[in-house]
Amino acid sequence: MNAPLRWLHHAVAAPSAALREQARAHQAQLTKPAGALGLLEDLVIELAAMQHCLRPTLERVQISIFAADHGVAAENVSAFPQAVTAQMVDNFARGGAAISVLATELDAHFEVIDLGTMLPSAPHARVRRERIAAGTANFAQDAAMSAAQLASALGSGHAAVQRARAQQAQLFIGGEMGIANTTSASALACLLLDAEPQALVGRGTGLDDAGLAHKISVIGHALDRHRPHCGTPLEALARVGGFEIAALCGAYIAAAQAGLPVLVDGFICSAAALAACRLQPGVRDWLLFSHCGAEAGHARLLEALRARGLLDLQLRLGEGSGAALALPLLRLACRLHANMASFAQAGVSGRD
Ligand SMILES: Cc1cc2ncn([C@H]3O[C@H](COP(=O)(O)O)[C@@H](O)[C@H]3O)c2cc1C
Ligand SMILES: O=C(O)c1cccnc1
Repeated sequence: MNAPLRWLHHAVAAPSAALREQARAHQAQLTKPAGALGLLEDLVIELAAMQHCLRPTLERVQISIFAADHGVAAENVSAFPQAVTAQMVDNFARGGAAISVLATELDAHFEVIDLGTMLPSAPHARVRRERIAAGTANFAQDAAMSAAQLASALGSGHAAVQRARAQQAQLFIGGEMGIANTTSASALACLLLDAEPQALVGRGTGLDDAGLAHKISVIGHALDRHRPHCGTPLEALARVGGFEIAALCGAYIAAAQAGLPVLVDGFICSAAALAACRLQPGVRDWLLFSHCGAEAGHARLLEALRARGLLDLQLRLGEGSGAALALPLLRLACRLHANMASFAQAGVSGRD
């Protein structure tokens, strides 16, 4: 392992088993039948274990959006032109994108990191420029990125988590923007799961049937080329990943190392999360999953991660939007846990 990647292997501690048990015991005393708040109970108990706090809170949240272009867009695998990536970076910064609106409503700390788009986006104070290259190489022909570029992208994720810690964030949400990145995420998922593209590839921004068949064929040919060289998750990331996908992977590992809970967004973020868990299995304990979206392979990725999404809204946007939409529910779960009366306090009879 070369020096810039050594941090990837720093230890990940487990969330506190003692706090998990205390939070579970506290939940059992609240004025409701045990388990009646379903998944929300499990989530707040896990948050208590992660935050090492009996009454966890999610007031300070960082949302980091990583944007980058993909050489594989040249294969006509998206319904939209590549220029949209840089255009959307400006839209994020100006407050017009879905995630910008959600971040404002949620009072979250919001940042956009441009890791390399084809067109330089207009300078904007809210965009951090950490340009690695003008997008990845076309992985239908070559490896998407070099080892040095991979290290830079992973490092951008690590740096975003350091900023989140400096802000004393209680939760990290990563998002992505990159035309053709469902192609990259699907190829990565196929390599990590040893699956065929038919099982995992979806319509992304809205391909029709012919477009979907073409995307599957492009990914299938690329996998034939890259599979023999993808023995490790890092090789798979370098061969078919994107800068933003690698940054998300780095951010998830760094968050777990820092004991910072993560709320994972959609299909692309879940592919990055699977890569992170393959690199460091302890990362899984620090991930919460916001939703299962409409992209074909998302359910399969969640299954591989032993995860269940909180929402099922047929979302297919990315940008961190599904995680942002789930945050109010998590915040309410925390309030319920903190503020409901116990049977004893309320004078309500318990079970016979
Ligand atoms: C206007 C617009 C805004 C978006 N915001 C997120 N995505 C999403 O769509 C892209 C992935 O789909 P595909 O692989 O089919 O290109 C990513 O940029 C993802 O974040 C968008 C896509 C578009 C067109
Ligand atoms: O779930 C996602 O992350 C997703 C799905 C379609 C398009 N962009 C992102």
